[in-house]
Amino acid sequence: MQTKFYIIVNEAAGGGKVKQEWPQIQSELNSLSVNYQFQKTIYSGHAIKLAQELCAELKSATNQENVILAVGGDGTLHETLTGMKKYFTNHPDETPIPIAYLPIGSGNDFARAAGLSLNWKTAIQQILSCHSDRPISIATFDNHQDKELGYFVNNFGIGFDATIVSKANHSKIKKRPFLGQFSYIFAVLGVLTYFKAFPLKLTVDDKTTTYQKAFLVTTSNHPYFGGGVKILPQASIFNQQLELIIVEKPSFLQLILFLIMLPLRKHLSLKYVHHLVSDKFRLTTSNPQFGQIDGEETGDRIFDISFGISTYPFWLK
Ligand SMILES: Nc1ncnc2c1ncn2[C@@H]1O[C@H](COP(=O)(O)OP(=O)(O)OP(=O)(O)O)[C@@H](O)[C@H]1O
Repeated sequence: MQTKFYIIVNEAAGGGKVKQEWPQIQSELNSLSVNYQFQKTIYSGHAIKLAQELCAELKSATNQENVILAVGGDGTLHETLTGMKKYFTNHPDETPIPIAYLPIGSGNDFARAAGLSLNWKTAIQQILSCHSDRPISIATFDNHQDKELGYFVNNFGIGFDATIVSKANHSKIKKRPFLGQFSYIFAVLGVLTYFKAFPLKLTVDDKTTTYQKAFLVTTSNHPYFGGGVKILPQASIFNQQLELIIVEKPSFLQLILFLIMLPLRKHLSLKYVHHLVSDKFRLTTSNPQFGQIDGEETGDRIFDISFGISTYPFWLK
């Protein structure tokens, strides 16, 4: 069966890299005789709507394999997948359309986790050499405060990492093509100087533990974080488990030790680092904290969130 790709392009992704490279990507697709059509996002959040519209439109097309291809960064993938997941959750009798991803973002954490090349020409070859979808795990969240349900493909952070995302997103450096890739490093150094620990409750299987000095709290279903940092080395998009890391506020020496242990993948054994592997748990804060979902800020708020796991067909070898 012939495959047709319905492409959602975010030209704002990758600090302008997508806008710059999209004409070459199109030439490459044309020269490879790829069957595709594309739409560009015109505002933040637009990929959710475009994906939902495509799902509704494509349900009747049965003479070809349809794949929705997100072109951009982790945020573009997040929005496209959220639109698709919401559509098929509301239409349980329809067969989900597979999603593919061409990573051209700033952080590209999902691409690393999925083994997708960060070179777009190679990534196109990877996508085209695939002939069927495979299920990957998608993390879910249920925000009890706002009655908001959602999905994430990378991570949901509360506290330190989310404050960094907020700072990096508002930094002028992120929008610069070369310096953009260092925006997180500059943000880390800035936030470290003022960030305060906060109380956090973790509930797993009706058992609640309170951490008085929570600092970095990240839930993920794959290893990478912050643009290639392997923070949860054993996590995988191919199993049905979520992983949670809670780092309690470290002293200066503990922070140095954490940074030494991180590349050695021994950081999870430190006594101020807590690690959980589970398919569901709940996190509650008692005072407002910054949050981030797949690199997009939630703003600062009190969190009461249940996390879980779901699956979606991905166009991946
Ligand atoms: N036309 C547009 N103009 C401005 N922003 C847009 C537009 N279309 C989408 N966006 C927003 O661009 C933001 C950044 O996209 P994305 O996360 O894909 O790239 P990135 O931040 O460079 O990559 P990464 O998340 O991998 O670091 C998203 O929040 C998305 O909603």
